[in-house]
Amino acid sequence: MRIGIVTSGLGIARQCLRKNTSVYRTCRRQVTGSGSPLDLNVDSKTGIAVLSMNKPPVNSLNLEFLTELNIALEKVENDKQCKGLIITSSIPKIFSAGLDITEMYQPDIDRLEEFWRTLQDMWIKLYGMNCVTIAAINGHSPAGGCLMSMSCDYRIMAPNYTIGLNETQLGIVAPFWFADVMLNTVGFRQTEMALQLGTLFKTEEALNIGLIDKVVPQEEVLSAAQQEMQRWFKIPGFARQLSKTELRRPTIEKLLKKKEEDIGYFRDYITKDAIQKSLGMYLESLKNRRK
Ligand SMILES: CCCCC/C=C\C/C=C\C=C\CC(=O)SCCNC(=O)CCNC(=O)[C@H](O)C(C)(C)COP(=O)(O)OP(=O)(O)OC[C@H]1O[C@@H](n2cnc3c(N)ncnc32)[C@H](O)[C@@H]1OP(=O)(O)O
Repeated sequence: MRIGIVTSGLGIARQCLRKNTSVYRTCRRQVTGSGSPLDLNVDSKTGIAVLSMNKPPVNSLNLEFLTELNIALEKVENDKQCKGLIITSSIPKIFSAGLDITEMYQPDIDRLEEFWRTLQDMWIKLYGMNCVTIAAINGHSPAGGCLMSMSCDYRIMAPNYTIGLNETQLGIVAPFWFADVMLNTVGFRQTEMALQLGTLFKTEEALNIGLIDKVVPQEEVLSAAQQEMQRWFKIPGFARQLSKTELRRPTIEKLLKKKEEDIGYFRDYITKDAIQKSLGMYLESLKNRRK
């Protein structure tokens, strides 16, 4: 039941309407505007924010969407009532198709660099979030979608979907920080095989290698995430946060030290003729799949 105020643009709802019965004490605020590709609902009773991606057709991460994600993550991190964040999708059968390939194909160079910087910022924020983060993966989650999922503290996924870093299948190389996050999640052997082969794991396979943590039926993904959150909330917040920071800081610092260099590598690599050709062919194959 939503009884909060829906705000537009960047404004966060400042008020919560409360009725006097206990059932109305839950104050859910939708903190993104209508028409936004993101729906952020904060439940001030449970302290859980649900961020649902809603950018048809496939929640691909373009510059504008990444910017919105950055704003939403910042809102959650700055909201003292938020203890946990669940990331999910409103698009049936798709969590996120990863980076928007059209951003990388025949790009405008200034925009390409901005796109990459915004992706770096989004990842640095998400991987380093103080609050508990759970990915409720209710659809396919290739490449950038897998990065987002792996950057959360816990992953719950519905059956019969795929997840993985499939970059080599597009003829491109996963950036070192994507690889680092996978390494931190599933270990060296699984990462070196998965990255070279560009493996998209089926849900059960992903569970077997530890890429995800739990499988539940499609309709239970969100409620299972809410339930899982309670387990994390029982741990003293400061101790949990510090443990996370200690483990993740070296990976984040590695990118922080090389941010500009990484943007340069990405720009020079992606604009190579051979890479452009591969991306063009991959885009074409996506478009022809349904024919
Ligand atoms: C040595 C130095 C190294 C430096 C490193 C530098 C660079 C590395 C750089 C890049 C890293 C990139 C990471 C990525 O995230 S790349 C993106 C990878 N994503 C994919 O491969 C997913 C592709 N999509 C799919 O497999 C399917 O679409 C999906 C399973 C998600 C959904 O299938 P469904 O059948 O429902 O939908 P479709 O009909 O396939 O798609 C609908 C529509 O959407 C378009 N589309 C799909 N995915 C993308 C995308 N990622 N970007 C842009 N557009 C996408 C698809 O073409 C259809 O369009 P249309 O035909 O309706 O016009």
